[in-house]
Amino acid sequence: MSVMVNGVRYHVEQYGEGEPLLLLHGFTGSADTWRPFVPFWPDFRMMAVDLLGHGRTEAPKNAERYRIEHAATDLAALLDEWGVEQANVLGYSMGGRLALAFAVLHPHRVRRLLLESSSPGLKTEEERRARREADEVLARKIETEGVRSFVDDWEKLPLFATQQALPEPTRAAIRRERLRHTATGLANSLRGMGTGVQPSFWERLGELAMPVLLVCGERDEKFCRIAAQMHERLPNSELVCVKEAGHAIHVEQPGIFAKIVSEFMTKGEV
Ligand SMILES: C=C(O[C@H]1C=C[C@H](C(=O)CCC(=O)O)[C@@H](C(=O)O)[C@@H]1O)C(=O)O
Repeated sequence: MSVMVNGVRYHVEQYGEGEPLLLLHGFTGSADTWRPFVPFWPDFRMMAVDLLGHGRTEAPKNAERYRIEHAATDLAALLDEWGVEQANVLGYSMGGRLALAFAVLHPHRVRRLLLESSSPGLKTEEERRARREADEVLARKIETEGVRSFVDDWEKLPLFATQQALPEPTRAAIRRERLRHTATGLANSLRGMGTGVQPSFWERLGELAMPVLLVCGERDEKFCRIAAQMHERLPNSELVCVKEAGHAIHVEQPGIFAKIVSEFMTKGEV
């Protein structure tokens, strides 16, 4: 289904009824990321969004429109459209950065926050500037050499090395999902919502009163380190480090990931 919010047409997939679970994919992903989990989560109302510049959601030409603050406002408008006052929000990687931004900027809309392999941004302006410059080079490469060439390089990043051990059909499905996007959408997502563009929310983690689940893969040392630092600053969080998994735990250990999420979502009333 498509929904117009704040001048942008979003594509959203909804499955099931029950506890609302807003699902936010990673860079180069889509709402389809979460479809394999429909059988695992029959008691949740899954609301899986194609984020700005991804999948069947519009790819605005103005990169400013992708800023994480604007994307968070869009999420609030989407929940309004569906009559959902407060939702559980699960984000993977870039989607986790947006989920965290949404929880900081719209805390009353988030019942539980679930973050897979994500971060609150970069702590220093020097790191952010360097990342913006690197992501601008990447954005131009996408625009000049095309999405296929970008995906060829992207899937070879060390961060995704553990995915080489996945069955070929699984790797092919991930590649198909990455290839589905437009150059404008991916390039402007980097320019507007990239890790170096968003504000750092490190100093605001202490504001988050809702229960937070942090999930990382034991073979993803970088994001396990980040998760451990977040765990120290969050007032009400738990950290799960999944064995035999890298950055994309939901792909590499789907059954374990589904169980971790279900158990967290069904803990006491919040
Ligand atoms: C390579 C780094 O950063 C990128 C890695 C992960 C994020 C992501 O969403 C990737 C999802 C996927 O391809 O499976 C992405 C983001 O948060 O926007 C980062 O650009 C890194 O080493 O930090």
